[in-house]
Amino acid sequence: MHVGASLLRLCTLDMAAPKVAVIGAGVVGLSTALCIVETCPSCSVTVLSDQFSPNTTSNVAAGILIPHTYPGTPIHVQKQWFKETFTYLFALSNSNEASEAGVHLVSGWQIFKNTPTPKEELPFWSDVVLGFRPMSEAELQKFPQHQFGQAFTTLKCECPPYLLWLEKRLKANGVQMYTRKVADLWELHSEYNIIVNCSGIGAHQLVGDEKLLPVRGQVLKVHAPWVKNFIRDGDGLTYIYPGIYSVTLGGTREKEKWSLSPDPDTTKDIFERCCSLEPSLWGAQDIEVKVGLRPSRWCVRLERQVLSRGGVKLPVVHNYGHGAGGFSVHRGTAKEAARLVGECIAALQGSSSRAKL
Ligand SMILES: Cc1cc2nc3c(=O)[nH]c(=O)nc-3n(C[C@H](O)[C@H](O)[C@H](O)COP(=O)(O)OP(=O)(O)OC[C@H]3O[C@@H](n4cnc5c(N)ncnc54)[C@H](O)[C@@H]3O)c2cc1C
Ligand SMILES: O=C([O-])CC(=O)C(=O)O
Repeated sequence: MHVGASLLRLCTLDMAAPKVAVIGAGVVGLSTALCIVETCPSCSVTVLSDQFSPNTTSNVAAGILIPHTYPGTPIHVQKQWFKETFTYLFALSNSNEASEAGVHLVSGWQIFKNTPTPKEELPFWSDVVLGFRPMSEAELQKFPQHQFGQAFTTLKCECPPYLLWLEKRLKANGVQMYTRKVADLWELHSEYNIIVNCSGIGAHQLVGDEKLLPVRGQVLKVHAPWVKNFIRDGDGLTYIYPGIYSVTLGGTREKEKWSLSPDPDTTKDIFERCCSLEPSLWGAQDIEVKVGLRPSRWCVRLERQVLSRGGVKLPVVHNYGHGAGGFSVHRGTAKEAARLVGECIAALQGSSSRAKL
């Protein structure tokens, strides 16, 4: 398209109903699209993704709300994201949509083999989860190899139903969803006013982000309905998270490994590690193995960028790089991304009215 024509087209497209394309249909893309329609009802929002549930990293996650720290993001910001996510899902877990959305409270223990550091002892999120307290000596007797532990109640998403619930909310709000792999953000510039990049690990290729790297995670989903409490080793490697339909057993953290094939030796190792924490798991059945690539980054990339090519400008909002904590902070980061979309619309409206003068 001729540059002048393309500029004109953007100016006429954006005013009545700004057209927003959200790339990605994991928990980040879907929740971001939902926050955009909630905060900007006049926007026309489309989700474009090469994969939808059940084929995203978000489908592999345990979906527990326990934050992971992003070294490059200020703690008060991470706490705000977690708090907003917790508050949103707590209300959902307390509504008549809880079972459809697959969101529920779960209580359990985080345990440490050695005395934890002060940061581990009182993590920044301790006053967001419910009833956080040190474990009693009697509770610790369940874990003879561990010295110290924390008991609390948090929330858990059953990931596939939660993603489907988000998709249903989007459809009810008129959001269109198309299967499409985007090779270059510029391919969307004549169709959309604003692009929101929620492509997870896909951003490594899509925007050439070398700071974004996969941390491979393998988990097992097993049938063990008698397990009611979560157990997480503070080293972050071994965990047991009971959900509605299965118990998730983890895990692994393999930096810069791109393989999505399950490794049988790892499966055995995860199972044995979990059984040593919860011996009743030796009776678990129907072991299903899943692998996902955590989109890991020094900090979540949550920012506006205006791309420019031959005099044409393309506003982009990035929201990716949630690493091991996408579920824990998704609603908070989605709200911030929606606010940034609002800023892009205001800037477009400003430049359009100046062009008319
Ligand atoms: C084993 C494991 C356990 C985990 N457990 C937890 C947990 O308990 N709690 C927690 O908070 N987090 C957990 N996580 C982390 C969590 O899964 C991620 O942080 C989260 O899923 C990231 O969501 P996302 O939407 O950014 O990415 P994804 O779910 O990967 O979604 C990215 C989307 O973008 C699409 N896409 C990518 N590139 C393109 C392109 N070029 N064009 C079009 N579409 C594109 C993909 O198809 C996909 O739909 C876990 C992760 C793993 C691997
Ligand atoms: O660390 C946990 O408890 C679960 C998790 O988020 C992951 O494996 O990425």
